[in-house]
Formats: sequence, C-alpha cells, structure tokens
Amino acid sequence: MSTITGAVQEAEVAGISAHAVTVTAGGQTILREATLEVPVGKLVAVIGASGSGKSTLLRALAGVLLPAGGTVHVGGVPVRQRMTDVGYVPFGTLVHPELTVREALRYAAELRLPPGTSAADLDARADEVIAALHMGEQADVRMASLSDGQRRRASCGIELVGRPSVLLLDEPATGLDAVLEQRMMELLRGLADEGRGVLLSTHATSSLGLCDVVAVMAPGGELRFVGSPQEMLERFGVQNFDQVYVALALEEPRRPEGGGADRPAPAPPRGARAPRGVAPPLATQARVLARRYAQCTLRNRRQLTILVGQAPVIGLAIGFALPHDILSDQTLGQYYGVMLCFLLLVGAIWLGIIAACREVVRERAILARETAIGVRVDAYLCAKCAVLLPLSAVQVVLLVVPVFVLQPPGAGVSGDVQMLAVCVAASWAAVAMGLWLSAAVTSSDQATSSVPLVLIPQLLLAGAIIPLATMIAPLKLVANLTVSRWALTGLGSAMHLDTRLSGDIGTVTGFDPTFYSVPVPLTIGILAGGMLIMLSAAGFRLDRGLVR
Ligand SMILES: Nc1ncnc2c1ncn2[C@@H]1O[C@H](COP(=O)(O)OP(=O)(O)OP(=O)(O)O)[C@@H](O)[C@H]1O
Repeated sequence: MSTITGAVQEAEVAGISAHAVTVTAGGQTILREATLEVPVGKLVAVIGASGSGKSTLLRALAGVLLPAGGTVHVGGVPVRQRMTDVGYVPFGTLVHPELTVREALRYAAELRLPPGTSAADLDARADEVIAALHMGEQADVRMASLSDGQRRRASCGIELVGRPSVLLLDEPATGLDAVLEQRMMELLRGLADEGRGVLLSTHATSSLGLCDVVAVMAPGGELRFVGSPQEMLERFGVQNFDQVYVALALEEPRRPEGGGADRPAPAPPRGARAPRGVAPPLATQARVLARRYAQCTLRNRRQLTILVGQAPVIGLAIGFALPHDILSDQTLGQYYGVMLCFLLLVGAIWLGIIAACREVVRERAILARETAIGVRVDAYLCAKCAVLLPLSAVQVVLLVVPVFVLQPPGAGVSGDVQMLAVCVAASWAAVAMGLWLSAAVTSSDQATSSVPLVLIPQLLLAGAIIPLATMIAPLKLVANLTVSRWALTGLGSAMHLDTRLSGDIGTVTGFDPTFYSVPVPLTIGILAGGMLIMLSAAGFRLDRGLVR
C-alpha cells in the first residue's frame, strides 16, 4: 500500500494543543475553556450534540478563528505562526468542481510546497497523495463528477499535499454510508499512524473504537470529557458509543473534566520549533492562481457562453433600438449621441460587474483556507484580474462592434478606437467594482441581488438621464466618484460631443458641452485609478473579513 510516511518524516512534526480556549460569538460564549491535546500519531474524535461547539473548537484549533481567551500551540509555537503545519478541512468540500483530482492536488502542491520545488516533484507529490488516498481510479475525474465521499477524500488530500503535522477534519464522515464511513475512519487512522496528529469531529459513533482519544462536547460549548473510547463508556456508564449521547443529554451542565480547563497549561516543549512553511513569492502565487482560475473558467463552458454571448446581444439591441441614421440628424442627433454613449457605458459596466460579482464569494471558503497557509490576497486578486480583464475586454469588443456597424458614431477611426478604449476602461473599473462587491458579501445570492445597488447609482449619476449641470452640489460630488460619469465624459469627448452639442439642445436637455471636453486619456486614467482604488478596497475587505 502507498503511504505518505516519507513525506511526514521530511518535516519536523509536532502535535497541537489547546488550553482553556474560549470563543464568543453574537454576545454568547460558544466554547468554554476547552483544553485538548492532539499529539502526533494519535487519532482524536470530538463528538457531541448538534450545536455543542465541535466545529467552533476545530476552527479555533486551526487558527481560522481568534479565541476570546486561551491559547492554541503547535510544537510550542502559537498556531497562527504555524498555519502551514495544520491541515484543516472544514465541513463540506473545498474544491473547484471544474478541476480533476490530480489537477487540484497539483495546484495545491504548487501553493503549499516550498518555492523552487521542481515540476517533477510537484507531480510526484500529487501522485503520492492520490495513491495514499486510494483515489487512483478517480485521479482524472472532475470533482463535480465525484461522489460526496470521494470529494471529501480529495479535500483531505489537498491538505495532505502540504505535509501538515496535524490534520483537522470537520465531520468528514457525515453523509457517508456505513462502509464508506468505516473506510474514512481507517484512512484517518492510517494517517495518524504515519506520524501526524489527526482530529475529527463526527456524529458517527460506529468507528470510534479506532480512535485513541474521544472528546465529548456538551451543549453550551463545554468540553465534558476527554479520554480513551473505553474510559468514555465507563465514565458515562453505558455499553456502546451511541448511548453516550443519551447519557450526556440526561446530565446536568457542569465544569469540564478529564482534559478540561482544570488541567494546567501544557508546557511548550523545549526548543519550540520554527514554522516550516515558506509560501511561494507573490508572483508565483499569482501565476498559479491565475492558471487555475483560467482553467476553471474555460471548463465552465455554459457560464462562459452566457457571459460572452450576452455582449453582442446587448450590442445589437442598442444598435437596433436607436432610430436609423439618427446620429446624423442636425438636432436630435446630438441628443441621441449622448444616449448612444450612455447605452454603451451601461452595457460595458453591466458586463464587468456581472462577470466579477460572484467570483470571490463562491470560493470564499477556499480562499480563507489558502490565505491561512500563506496565499496572499493581492496575489489572489491579481489572478482574478489576469482572467477577468481580458475576458471583459473581449466582451466589450463584442458589444461595441455591432453598435458601431449599426450606428456609426461619426467620430472617425481614431474616435471609434478611443470610444472602444473608454468602454474597456469602464468595464475594467466595473470588474473591480464587482470583485469588491463579491468580497463584501457572504453568498452568491447576496452578490447577485446586490448588483442593482451598485448599478443603479451608475445609471442615475452618469449625467445622461439627469445632466450633471442640473444636479444639486452634493449629488454632483457623488456623481464625480462614479465610473459612469467619467465613462460618459470619455465617450462623449471621443465623439466630439462638445462641438456637436448646440445651444438649442442644451437649453432643452440641460446637457453642457464642456462636460464632453475632457481629454480622453485623462478619463481613461481616472477610470484606471478608480479600478485600482476598488481593487484595494476588495483586498482590504478580504484581509479583514476572512479571519475572525
Ligand atoms: N458566528 C456565530 N455567531 C453566533 N453564533 C454562532 C456562530 N457560529 C456558531 N454559533 C453558535 O455556536 C454554537 C456551536 O456551533 P458549532 O457549529 O460549533 O456546533 P457543532 O457542534 O459543530 O454543530 P453541528 O454538529 O450541528 O455541526 C451553535 O449554537 C451555533 O449556533
């Protein structure tokens, strides 16, 4: 049988220990002074009623949640300084459905193994983990096509690739049938026997006999008991593991015992070990993440077709909506010129926001995990931009060309090119806005339903429906901060609307020719600046929002 023993021995291994860890949330204590140790070579299970705090304990141990009190150490060093030593598999699966198992593990290896690891070693590491997980047959199957149990194993493999000395798994057996559950527990037993500390939370009791230690959580976040499976049966006065839940429900709330808070803090081992992991440099991270994102985007054919396909449809709709040859009309053409610019920018902003608004939030859990092992948020956002910006440039070309064919703006080739450039800049700023939105929400549904909140002000404040000159001063100030206002100025300037707008039409509509007399490169520069500001805001939001 393949093992990953050699890999574990290469690194200094150390167990994880929590002392008197307390977690509060929403004004309540959800974990009370929990003390627990997971030494290397041991398999530890945390059981307990739903809502008793098992996941909270794991998150605190994994360092993804900051406890209100107590300490968590790996090899004597605070866990937050040794995140790369801890493999954490939250409930559910942290995988990209578009990738195969081999590809996912290969990317994980690139992000987790030391910089400079050769391509052959990265491949070998992915193969080694596939073999250890007995997933040879599924190695080239996409995650989306795997069963739940197989996906869980693959999630576990993604963490194992980095050779963690501690592995924490939140309910890895939930939803598996009895046979698969037994196999999962045997796999975890094997991983512990190979020399790492393994902790899992579980509701399943049939395989608890495989564990060295069982920790029992009682409602209210109280760690009621820590000991061997046999000691647990004796402590609760029951014959089998299932009955522990019944006995626990009948007990009064009380202070922890066994491994609870009464124990003194475990002394850090002498010569506490330094963190092992050194994350790859920013550029390498950005490259790996961009490759992975591009691969996932290209594989998601239906989504890509919708994104790209809607651009010419919107373009044709704009082109046909305007009356034929109206732009050459001496009077109305000026008004329709403004409308043409407005519709183009609305299309460009729409395409940018829609392409980006779900792209962070849908992999938020993966990002949280990867930032914990050293992936940088700026590398992540660069990778998003490396894919989304070219994609939205293509969309904008497909939007603009039908419009120009059906309604030539009459600004000459250089004017057309400038208009195209402004539309691209507006869509890129909108991509950044979409990424910020995606970073600020917590679900894809929230992202989609929040799009009008950012889009409607862009429509109202552009200066086409309500001319800027007629706005009250505070609104004018806000309008000057919108993408659409500068895109309209840029497009109108490229179309020479300043000279085309006559006083008559201005009197009727409120349009001001000076609004369109800004150099086009300046408007593009302003849009680019806006894009950078919004990307920074997205990065700031992610930096603050991923770890509590
Ligand atoms: N962010 C939060 N804000 C408020 N309460 C929270 C938060 N996270 C968890 N809780 C509460 O803390 C308690 C423990 O939650 P936790 O998810 O750790 O329980 P669990 O034992 O893992 O449950 P299950 O077995 O159902 O997964 C629950 O009552 C939960 O509602």
